[in-house]
Formats: sequence, C-alpha cells, structure tokens
Amino acid sequence: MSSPALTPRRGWVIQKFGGTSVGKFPDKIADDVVKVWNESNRVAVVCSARSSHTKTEGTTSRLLASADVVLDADDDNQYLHFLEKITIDHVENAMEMIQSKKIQAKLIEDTHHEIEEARKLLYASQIIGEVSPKTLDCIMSCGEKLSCLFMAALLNDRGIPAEYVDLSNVVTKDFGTVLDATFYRSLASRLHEIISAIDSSKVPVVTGYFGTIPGGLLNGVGRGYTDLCAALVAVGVDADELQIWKEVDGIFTADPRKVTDARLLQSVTPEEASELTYYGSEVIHPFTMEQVIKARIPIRIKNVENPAGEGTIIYPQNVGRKGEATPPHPPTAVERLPSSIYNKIKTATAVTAKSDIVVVNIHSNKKTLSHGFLAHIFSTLDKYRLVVDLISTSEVYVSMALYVTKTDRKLLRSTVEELKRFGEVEVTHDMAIVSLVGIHMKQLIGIAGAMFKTLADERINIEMISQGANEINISCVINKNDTVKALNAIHSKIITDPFKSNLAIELTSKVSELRLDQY
Ligand SMILES: Nc1ncnc2c1ncn2[C@@H]1O[C@H](COP(=O)(O)OP(=O)(O)O)[C@@H](O)[C@H]1O
Ligand SMILES: N[C@@H](CC(=O)OP(=O)(O)O)C(=O)O
Repeated sequence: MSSPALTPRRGWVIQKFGGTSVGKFPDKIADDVVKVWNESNRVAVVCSARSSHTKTEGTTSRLLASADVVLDADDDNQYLHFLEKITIDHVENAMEMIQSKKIQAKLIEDTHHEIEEARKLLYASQIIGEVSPKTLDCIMSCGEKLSCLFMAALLNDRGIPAEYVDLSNVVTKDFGTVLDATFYRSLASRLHEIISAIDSSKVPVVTGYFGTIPGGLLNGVGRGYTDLCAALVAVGVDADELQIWKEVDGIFTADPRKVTDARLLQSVTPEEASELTYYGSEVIHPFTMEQVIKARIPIRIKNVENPAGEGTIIYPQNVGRKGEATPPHPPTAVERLPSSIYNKIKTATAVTAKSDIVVVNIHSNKKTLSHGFLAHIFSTLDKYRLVVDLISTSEVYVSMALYVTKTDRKLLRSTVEELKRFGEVEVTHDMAIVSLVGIHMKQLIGIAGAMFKTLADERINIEMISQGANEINISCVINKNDTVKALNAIHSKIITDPFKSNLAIELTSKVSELRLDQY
C-alpha cells in the first residue's frame, strides 16, 4: 500500500506512537506505518516510553514508582527492583526484535547506560532525602530515551535509515519561565532547527519527553506529554499533518470497547476532541490541540493495527489549508436514513465516561460569606492538588465531582478533614461522569432532557448535573456500576438513531435552521 503524498513537496508528517503501541506493535510501526508514509512524505517519529501491556505497568509508571519508594526508609533498595524490571524488559525486547548483532549490541549498551543514569539520580535523591520536580522529570525521561533508542535501532535494522533525537536538553532559559505562547513558540522554533538539521535521508526518532520545562513536565503538562511534544514538532516544521497512532481506528461515537455499535467519526472539532479527552476518551492531550490548531495543522487519529483506515481528523470546522478543507462534520445519526432527512438531523457527536470520580458535598456552616466559602474550598483543593471535574453551587451548598485515583486517596482524606472547617462534608465514592458531547448541541433544544430521561428510563440515579460553559458538553454523575448501561442507552437513543426516540424530528423542528447551519 503506498502512502498518500499529502503534498508533492514531500512535506513533513509527524507520527506519534503511544507507549502501548511501541510495546505491542513495533514491527507494524516500522513496516506498515513509518516505512510506507516515508516513501511520499518526510516522516518524523515521536515515541512515548514503552508499555508492554498497559500504561499503568509501563516504563514511565515504573520509573515514577521507583521515585515514589526511593525515600522509603523501610527498604532503601526497593527502587532498584523497578530498574531491574525495566532493564530486563528492554534488553529482552532488543534481543527479540533487533536482528543485526551490531545494532543489537549498541542498543543494549545504550539501554544500560540510560538506566544507570536514572539509578544515579535516584541514589542522589536518596542521599539528599528528596526528589525535586526537576529530578523526577529527569528520572522519568529515561523511559522515552529507551523507547526511542529502540525505535531508531529497529528502523535501521529494517533498512529504514533513522536517527535518534534526545530532547532532554532542548529547553533553555531564554525560552522564558512560564508555559505561555512565547515559550511554546521558542520551543517549536528550536525543534525546527534540530529536526531540519537531520540528514533528509533519515527518519528522526524523537523522544516524547522534551526536557525540564518551567514548573516541571509532569506537574505542568502531566502524563501524556508525548502528544504535546509531537504537536510542537509539527508546528516547528510546519507539518502537513500530525498523526496520533493508537490501537483504535480513531475517535468513535463512544468507547468501542464498551459500546458495540459505536461508530467511527470521520471528523470532530478541536473543542469536541478536548471534551472527549478530558471526560474519559483518552483521545489526545488538550494542550496539543491548542498548538497545532492555531497553526492550522490537521490532527489525524489512526490505528497502528489498521493503517489503511482513514482514522478521524481533528480540524477547525471547514477551515481549509493548502486547498483542502475538512469533510463536513457528521451529524452522526444513522446513515441509512433518506439523505434528505439524514443531512438535516443534528444530534450529539459522542458519549463518554470518566471513572475514579468522588462526589464531595459541603453545606456551609455560614461562618464566612459565600465568596469566602468558595475561596476557602478552592484553596484547599489547590493545596492538595485535587482536580475538580464538575461543580454546582448555591449560596450555602457546593457539590463537586473530583477525579481521585487510588494514589490520591490519602490526599482526599486530608482535603475532607480541612473542608470540615467550612461546613458539613459528605463524600460519595465509586462514581463516574457520563458526558454527552457535540458541537451541534448548542442549537438543540431538549437534548439535555432527552439524556436525563434516557437515564431515568434505565433506572439510573443521577447524583449531579452540569453543562459546560461552551454548551457542547452535558455531564452527569452516576454510580460507576451503571456506566456501561448508561453509555449504551444514551448512545442508542440519542446518537445511533435519534429517530427511535423521535428525538431528531423534535429537536430539528424546534431550532431555527439558520442557527443549526452554523456548523
Ligand atoms: N470515543 C472514543 N473513541 C475511541 N477510543 C475511545 C473512546 N472512548 C474511550 N476510548 C478508549 O481510549 C483508548 C485509547 O487507547 P489506546 O488506543 O491504547 O491509546 P494510546 O495508544 O494513546 O494509549 C482505548 O482503550 C479506547 O477503548
Ligand atoms: N510515557 C509517558 C508519556 C505519554 O505520553 O504516554 P502515552 O503516549 O502512552 O499516553 C506516560 O506513560 O505517561
């Protein structure tokens, strides 16, 4: 299969591969993706740290775990066990995947070297008695170095000339001290210099870790920084396309692993992609969107196991670039309807769910006025770095949906204890947020009611409701055990075939065509 030449001038295509893809399908990445696309375009590869099975057991997670235990007085060598697992995993992978003995030996030597560097940092942290954000970033960077050393070796081993690019020290003080537009512009410009300097016959294999940025990469960007790195590389070289390669065919109308009749979306808007990512669909890091959309670079989500698939494109609605424009945004209703009706139906684009949600209700003890009440609450949450996903408030009541993973449980207990100073606190665990997302929802009267009625018909209790200020997201909090049932019911009634609930006709008839046709 020859790759589509996006432009005759062999423009850049930046291909980002997540950790599980690098861990599970390195051969497909090399032979079915990079090699094919590099025939007609200039490809640069950006990789995350390898995860042989799942991200939680992946290299980055192991490195962060080693930093977690390095100060543990009970067992001051526990961190070495994590490094040992990483070493075995990567050396065995090198021996299995690299045929050339010379390339294999060099890769194994480099692997041991990078892990030794991480060990030195951990040992130094143990001696000093602390792991600073900068040190943590440097320890974490070992993962991307290992995976990109491997990917470059694999490409060379398979006859695809490649060059390893370590971005650990790409950030310099003259980029500024805050993560603002100036910082990202300077970084993108530096990336352009680095990538463009590489021999045009070689594929740059770039670490998704891009250095100790102001405030720290893990603190400032969080997990998923490779998406952002790939975006900045794309902006830097003015790429024709940024491709995010995953293990699903693109963005679906729901999680295809939970909703069997979920359908692939041809395109979504950046706003929809951000909402879907934030509320559970793990599509792409929101910071990434901002960078490439401003540069009007389309983002395509594709599947490593199905590279011939079209994937899903994320692009400002119908904002053409270099002549092409995004395909019209699908209304997503079932296509088998007569086109005269199908093209008029507008409904939500997708439904998504986010787990690990805890609802915290606070009834003010009225010792402070409402603005002080809210200020105290938010400063307490900020102190313990807990993320508020949804909030609804009145003068004396605040209900919040907090994202609390197992590792945050201790922080939650401390937060609740402190919040009790401002009123009575109730905590409900094991909840989930279900969100209906769609650019058309701005014009659809009744869609919120249809969503909540669908849940009521399934006897699913709603703990909390919230509509995003951008009007393209309606969310509610339910018991996590009802998540799959809720996703399937909403998907069936509102997205797959709104006709079933007579929703489409009612919704379309209620909203003026003029407003509807904005998108
Ligand atoms: N609307 C959606 N469209 C596509 N995938 C979704 C959606 N909602 C949730 N998902 C889930 O997101 C996950 C994407 O994971 P994966 O393909 O492994 O990405 P990565 O390689 O970046 O980690 C899949 O498990 C998929 O089931
Ligand atoms: N390797 C890092 C960064 C990352 O972006 O991973 P992924 O692309 O697999 O989400 C992590 O595990 O968080």
